Amino acid sequence: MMPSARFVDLEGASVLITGGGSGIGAALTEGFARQGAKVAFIDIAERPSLALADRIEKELGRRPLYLKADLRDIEALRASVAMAVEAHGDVTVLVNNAALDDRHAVEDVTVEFWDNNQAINLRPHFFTAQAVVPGMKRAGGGSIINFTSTSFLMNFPDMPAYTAAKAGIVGLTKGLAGNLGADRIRVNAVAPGWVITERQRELWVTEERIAAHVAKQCIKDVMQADDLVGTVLFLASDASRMLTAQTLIVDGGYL
Ligand SMILES: NC(=O)c1ccc[n+]([C@@H]2O[C@H](COP(=O)([O-])OP(=O)(O)OC[C@H]3O[C@@H](n4cnc5c(N)ncnc54)[C@H](O)[C@@H]3O)[C@@H](O)[C@H]2O)c1
Repeated sequence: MMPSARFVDLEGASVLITGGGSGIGAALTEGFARQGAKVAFIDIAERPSLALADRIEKELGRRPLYLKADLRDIEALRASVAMAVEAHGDVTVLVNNAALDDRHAVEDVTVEFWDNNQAINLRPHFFTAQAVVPGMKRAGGGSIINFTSTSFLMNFPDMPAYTAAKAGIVGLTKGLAGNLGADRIRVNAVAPGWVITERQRELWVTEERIAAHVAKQCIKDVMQADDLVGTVLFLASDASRMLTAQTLIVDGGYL
């Protein structure tokens, strides 16, 4: 369910979301659009991204700007940021959401696999931030929100490259927050628990697994992509003006 809260300062804000075409990113694209923000999103997957932009335009009368790019390509990433700025003005809210949670056995990981994994799960987070910072400085501040995961805290066995990147995101968040705070640029991370997106349902979900997981949450609801939206809107808004360098865990209170 989309949050009912209204953050008036987000109306008209220039927002950029990576991986905004499906899963949690799609809920964020819609959530910011519902606040009246000017939303641009980068995604490699054209079909779901265009379908999302069509649906939002039909429902809200405002079309989010879809920018097709592969975040592993830093020049393409920079060009996308420039297009978002040209269309909507300096980006004042950046959400680094895209990731790839492919499972992998330790013995199967090659150097190429490792580098490719980090090139999606960690490297773009720095370079999108680097690309938006001059505009945030011009605008007098901004908010950068990085998606990490509770998985790296939980000894997850089957995706060490992913969990290494997710731990790295927390370090990156702190480092950037320290560096950019004097310019009123806030940098925070959001760590979801298990969120049942289309991809999760397709690849990893079974009824037994969900039931076992939800049994360990304080709140006994299956988490959906929409459940991340309110936290991200709050971090984007001036409602969280002095909140920076933190990681907010959104996992229903998983034990
Ligand atoms: N779903 C969960 O249970 C869960 C749990 C913890 C953390 N997270 C984190 O939340 C964020 C969103 O997760 P999700 O489950 O919605 O992911 P998802 O896989 O469903 O969606 C990721 C989006 O990123 C895009 N993308 C992937 N690689 C890309 C690339 N190279 N260039 C451009 N776009 C690319 C995909 O096309 C997709 O639209 C991620 O950072 C993930 O690590 C998710």
